Amino acid sequence: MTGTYQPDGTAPPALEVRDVTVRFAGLTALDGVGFTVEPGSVHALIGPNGAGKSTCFNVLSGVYRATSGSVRFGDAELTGLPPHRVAALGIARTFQNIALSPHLSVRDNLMLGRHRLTRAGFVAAGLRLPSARGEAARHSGRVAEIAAFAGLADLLDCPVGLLPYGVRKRVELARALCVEPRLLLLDEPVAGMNGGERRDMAGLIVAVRESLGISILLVEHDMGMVMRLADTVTVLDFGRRIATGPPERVQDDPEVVRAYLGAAARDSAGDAARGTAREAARETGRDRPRDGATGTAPGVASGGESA
Ligand SMILES: Nc1ncnc2c1ncn2[C@@H]1O[C@H](COP(=O)(O)OP(=O)(O)OP(=O)(O)O)[C@@H](O)[C@H]1O
Repeated sequence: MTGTYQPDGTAPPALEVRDVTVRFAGLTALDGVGFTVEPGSVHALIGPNGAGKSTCFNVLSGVYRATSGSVRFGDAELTGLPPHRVAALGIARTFQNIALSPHLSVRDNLMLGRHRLTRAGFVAAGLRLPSARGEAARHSGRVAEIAAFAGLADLLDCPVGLLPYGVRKRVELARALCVEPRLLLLDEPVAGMNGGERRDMAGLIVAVRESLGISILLVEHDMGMVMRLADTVTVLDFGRRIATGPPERVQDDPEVVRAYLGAAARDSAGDAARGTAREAARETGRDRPRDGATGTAPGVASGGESA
């Protein structure tokens, strides 16, 4: 990856989720959930299966309308806006399942990400008028910069469908960057990846945050990744927020451990058990005392608000 790509936009504002409830018929998928994604931070949304993470993402990106509550991005109220209006505020999203056009090249997929920013009209573009050609050249240059940033510079002409899974996931993230976002919503960015692919994606997420200052909200089941990347973790269980705080505190929160163990007991395959916050901490070494601390740090904001 190169450091040549700079964001166009201003610093991101905070994303403030307040008391959001979503009901589907008789089921309450989100129950008064609130948290804040601080500007330029990486915030992880975790929880056992069915906890409400995807529902929350769908509310934030305008796919679902909250039954009640508010989501503010700076001065803008997002509640009730359709997805294209949310995107226009500088909020871009990737999906659990790759949503790229496999027959198109990496370049063309990234150009699709520029669509919202394209000013030349349909007729001008169709007639290849100079104004449209100039604009296309500018977007093409920007796409090349973003591709280089994401380690895709040599693959611009390759059809996406021919690329390995982990690289396609990076193309998807690069396409989200092409929207010039101030907030990125990443839905399980390393799901289904092997170890090397996970490391590459983690490196890209760190670069996005450190080089570009873009805020990131991610849903992820890979607890090692969450513990390494996130500044703040919000934990959902049965649609309720049960904890918000720094990863090393959340992993020791008794309610969080209970929620994951409860999910493991419900899951006969035991997948959730392998992903308990505590075990993830052991994998990453973040349960070891740091800075001379001698034990578990107290003070997870259980049911309260993060800084
Ligand atoms: N469109 C919908 N209609 C009805 N119920 C829904 C709908 N979407 C989600 N649900 C229900 O809402 C609850 C929360 O689901 P959600 O998909 O948000 O959980 P999740 O934390 O993302 O789970 P996973 O980790 O398995 O993806 C579940 O009980 C789910 O069945």
